[in-house]
Amino acid sequence: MNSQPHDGAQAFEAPPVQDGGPGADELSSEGPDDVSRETAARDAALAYFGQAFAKVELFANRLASDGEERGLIGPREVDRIWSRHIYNSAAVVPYLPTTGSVADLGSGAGLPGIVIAAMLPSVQVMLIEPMERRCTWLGEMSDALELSNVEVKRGRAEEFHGAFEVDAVTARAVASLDKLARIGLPLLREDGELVLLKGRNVEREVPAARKVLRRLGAGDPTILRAATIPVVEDTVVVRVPRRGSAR
Ligand SMILES: C[S@@+](CC[C@H](N)C(=O)[O-])C[C@H]1O[C@@H](n2cnc3c(N)ncnc32)[C@H](O)[C@@H]1O
Repeated sequence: MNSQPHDGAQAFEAPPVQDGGPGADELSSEGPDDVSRETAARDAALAYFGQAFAKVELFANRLASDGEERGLIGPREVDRIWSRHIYNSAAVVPYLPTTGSVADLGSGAGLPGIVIAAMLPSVQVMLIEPMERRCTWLGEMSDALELSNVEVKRGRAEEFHGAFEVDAVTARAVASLDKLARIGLPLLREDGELVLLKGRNVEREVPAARKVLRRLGAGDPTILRAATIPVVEDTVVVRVPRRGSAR
């Protein structure tokens, strides 16, 4: 039984994955066809993640076991790791460059940063996270999955302004759009892009964000629905191009 307060993926705003159809994890839930459902879910994941599958599966298993025990994710997340967290994180990948660098702000338990690093081995992925305990976990996961393209940076995103620039900045369940613009845009090189996983109500955050985006000379946000596999609900992705000085 976990006695630590859990502080990871369960604590965020309405998650981008919505209720509706069955998730991939539900394919393996109790019932007469347990084994065939589990096999179908695994086959679907294998087809979707391809060469990254072994690493992604190891990460999902570690999250569900010691990740839960250590309070990185909540107990209720264990049965929905794949549908609510892994596929949700993977949904951002098609919008990222396949080489270059990505900074994931507020990686927490490694979502989406670790999934991105596993799926895009030619991209340098910086996981920016202020909490020591979570950074320790991120380092352990990076080692366990043999992700040579991961660098864990402990601190708040804004502490790294001026320290480096990346091609894309991701974040999931970290802050409102205006705050993400403030802390994320200065980390981008001049034609870089914020590629954010947001909740379905992100439209409400756009008016406040526009003021910040205008001030920082960034482009308009594009809100899109990103699909992964048919049984998992689409995810909301917000793309914002950096155009100005962003400082
Ligand atoms: C709710 S958790 C989400 C974690 C993970 N992205 C996920 O989707 O499960 C928010 C994370 O953002 C981190 N965080 C908060 N403010 C931050 C900042 N200014 N810069 C970087 N990380 C921040 C917190 O420490 C926490 O790990």
